[in-house]
Amino acid sequence: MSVTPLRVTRKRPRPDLPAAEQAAAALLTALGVDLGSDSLADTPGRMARAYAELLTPREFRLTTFDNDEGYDELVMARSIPIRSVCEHHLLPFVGVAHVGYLPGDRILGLSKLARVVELFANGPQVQERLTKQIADWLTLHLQPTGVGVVIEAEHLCMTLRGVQAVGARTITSTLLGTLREDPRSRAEFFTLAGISPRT
Ligand SMILES: Nc1nc2c(ncn2[C@@H]2O[C@H](COP(=O)(O)OP(=O)(O)OP(=O)(O)O)[C@@H](O)[C@H]2O)c(=O)[nH]1
Ligand SMILES: [Zn+2]
Repeated sequence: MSVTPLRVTRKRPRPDLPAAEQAAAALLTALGVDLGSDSLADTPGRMARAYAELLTPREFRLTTFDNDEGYDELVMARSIPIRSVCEHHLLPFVGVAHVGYLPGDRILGLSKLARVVELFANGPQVQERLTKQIADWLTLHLQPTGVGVVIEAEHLCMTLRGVQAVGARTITSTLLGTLREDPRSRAEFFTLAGISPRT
């Protein structure tokens, strides 16, 4: 049975680019940056557009299919590139997400796993919330029997500045349903994610 795909988006006011550009110019000037040179003249506009891109969720069509064959093993997308900005410093955190689910009646178009990651990554975030939002969203829209999300990321606010813990990576995970409750499924998920199983 085919179902009309749902348009997936997250409500957020449209960026006001002229206002953002003005604010960026004021910020840079206040920080002592001279915007007089040719190559810096357009920097406030570039900053405004760059942040608008990083902070604005990109909508997509939620395409699912009947699970005709009753496939009930893990579907796993590993090493989905992820980039977001930490809501404390507005500096990027970058890494990979591993997202898996145990299908119920429907399976998800594979690219949508990466699109969901991007949907929640675009905006001011903390890694813990991002991890949980992806898992909760998949549970709500797909009604699988289990969901697992692992994110491994480098936070530039922690490696470039401040404590400068170069090379430190933060790992967060959310497991729901069978993947949380059944030790065998849980271990399989972490193995497929490339992480040593936990007890
Ligand atoms: N839990 C969590 N903390 C984060 C995340 N991203 C950034 N942070 C932390 O947010 C905290 C903000 O702490 P503050 O003490 O207010 O900021 P700060 O003075 O710039 O702190 P330092 O980074 O230690 O110099 C820092 O410890 C960051 O490492 C995240 O995704 N999750
Ligand atoms: Zn930060």
